[in-house]
Amino acid sequence: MVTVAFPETREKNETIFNTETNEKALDVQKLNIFYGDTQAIRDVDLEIKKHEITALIGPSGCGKSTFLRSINRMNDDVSGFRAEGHIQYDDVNLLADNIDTVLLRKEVGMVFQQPNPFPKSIAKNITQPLKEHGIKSKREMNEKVETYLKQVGLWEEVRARLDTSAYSLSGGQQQRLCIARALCIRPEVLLLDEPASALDPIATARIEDLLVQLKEHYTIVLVTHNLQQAARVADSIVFFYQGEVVEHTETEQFFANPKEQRSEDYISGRFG
Ligand SMILES: Nc1ncnc2c1ncn2[C@@H]1O[C@H](COP(=O)(O)OP(=O)(O)OP(=O)(O)O)[C@@H](O)[C@H]1O
Repeated sequence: MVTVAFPETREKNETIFNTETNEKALDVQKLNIFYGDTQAIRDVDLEIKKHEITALIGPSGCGKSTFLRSINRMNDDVSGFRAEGHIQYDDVNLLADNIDTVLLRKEVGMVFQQPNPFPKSIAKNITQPLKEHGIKSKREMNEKVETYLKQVGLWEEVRARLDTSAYSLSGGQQQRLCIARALCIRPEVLLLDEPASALDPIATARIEDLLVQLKEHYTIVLVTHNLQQAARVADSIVFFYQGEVVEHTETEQFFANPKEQRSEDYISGRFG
């Protein structure tokens, strides 16, 4: 079994990568993805840099979610799904047959469009994944509940009601709880699929601020339909079109002076 183990003793800023030589969190090579006869991703080569926010944009159906979900193998059980190529993480190809997806998802966490807290208390949304990953000490769990709720800026809002249902929170608070739940098992990479599209502008701004703070500790890959959001938070933009990467460019340059005509047409609203 290929191991992508995450030592429990690792400090928050430590990583299993050799940071001296490897600035890439993920190195995608010749990725092709199919649903039956439909090809959703075509010959994608892409480097995702550590401690940056990479935004994936493009018109509906261009393959953004398929690409994102392939990183932590969320589509493996979809009928007809097939992925070929490499998604290199350190010295491991995440697409290899013998990858342990439980270990993989400890390294690569995911947050979805609709906040989906467990139907449990606020605290249990954090303690349950900790328990599943072998933490038994009640004191350690309580400390981590506080640490991760603080990390997403939720602690002061919920500290007096940790035992109430997560469903009693607002949508934006629920989404921050889901981010805390993803972070508490200390992934290296955080995948977010339109995490703010169901939220109002104030809750959206809080999520955006949070992502910018989190990139100090995590590598973030964000799917968004919101070009302003991509411009506000991302370090680089990947523009997908019909399953291909048209360009991957540093954010400021992408919006000011994209390399490709199709990118220019998309950001100026000519299609999509
Ligand atoms: N479960 C599935 N079964 C079959 N085809 C699928 C499945 N999921 C996605 N596809 C197809 O793969 C292609 C890419 O879809 P995907 O959802 O990745 O695009 P997207 O860019 O994320 O779209 P959106 O912005 O609308 O969410 C589309 O042609 C879509 O119809």
